[in-house]
Amino acid sequence: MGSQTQSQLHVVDFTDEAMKPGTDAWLSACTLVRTALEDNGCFLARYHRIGKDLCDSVVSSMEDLFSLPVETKAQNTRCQKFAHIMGLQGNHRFCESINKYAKLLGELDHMTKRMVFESYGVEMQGCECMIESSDYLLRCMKYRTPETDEKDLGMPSHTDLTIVSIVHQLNNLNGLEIKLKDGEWIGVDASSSLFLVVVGDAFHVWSNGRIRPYEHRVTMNATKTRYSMGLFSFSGKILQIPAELVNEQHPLRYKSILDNYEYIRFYEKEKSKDPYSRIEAYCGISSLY
Ligand SMILES: O=C(O)CCC(=O)C(=O)O
Ligand SMILES: [Fe+2]
Repeated sequence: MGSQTQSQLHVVDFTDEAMKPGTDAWLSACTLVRTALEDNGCFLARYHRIGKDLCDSVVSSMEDLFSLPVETKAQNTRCQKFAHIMGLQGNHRFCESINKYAKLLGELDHMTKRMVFESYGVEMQGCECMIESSDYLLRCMKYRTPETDEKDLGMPSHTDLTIVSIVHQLNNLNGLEIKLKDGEWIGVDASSSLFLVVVGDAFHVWSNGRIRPYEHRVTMNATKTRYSMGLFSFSGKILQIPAELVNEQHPLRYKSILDNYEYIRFYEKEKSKDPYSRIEAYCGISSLY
């Protein structure tokens, strides 16, 4: 069961403004990111650009949003329109804080992808192409407090179907846990400046199996409503496994293509919980012959 320590997770510090491509700090961060993703499928990003004030403002927007009637929330519309539905008073603040927050999370996503490409020596043009063709989903999750006899409230263990997911425990309440490669579950401490960057199934395929998605879940024990935010990136284009990642030690494991949306539909149909068997069934080379 989850011991409440995250000291076994790699922490990558993005606060250093001098950490720019080409610098020593950047190169060592690239190596750390790659090692972390190969070891545990995730790392903790220390990222101060989203400060406490912005977090507080996003939380209060979320409280407003979740208090809307179900029919309004079901409209799945854009920020401006939601803001309008919420009334003009909250309009500007709502859009400004959510847009700023999403933009900063997006920058973290881009840096992570650039670091992975650079560390593997894969042509950077491919990275810019992956970034440009990615679709992003920003999702806020609300977890209510458990009733006295409720035990399993939260989110069951799963891996994401994404390229990369970034999870932020928005209002400083713990609950997120990740399973390490030795099978131990550990809790991730909540902080306004700590973000869990997790690899999804699509990045595993892109890396020809080198980086691996690990299961994570939410165990809800908090005595207050917990809000978390996730930025999920999906490939809007066919993903090619780069030639640089295929060699004698790493023979091609997957069909060189993975259509993220077709894969999601496959998952919806098969409902297989184990990421490796569903990826294998979907695009494993051995399933081709
Ligand atoms: O709410 C959280 O902390 C985690 C959410 C998550 O893992 C997901 O939405 O895929
Ligand atoms: Fe997840």
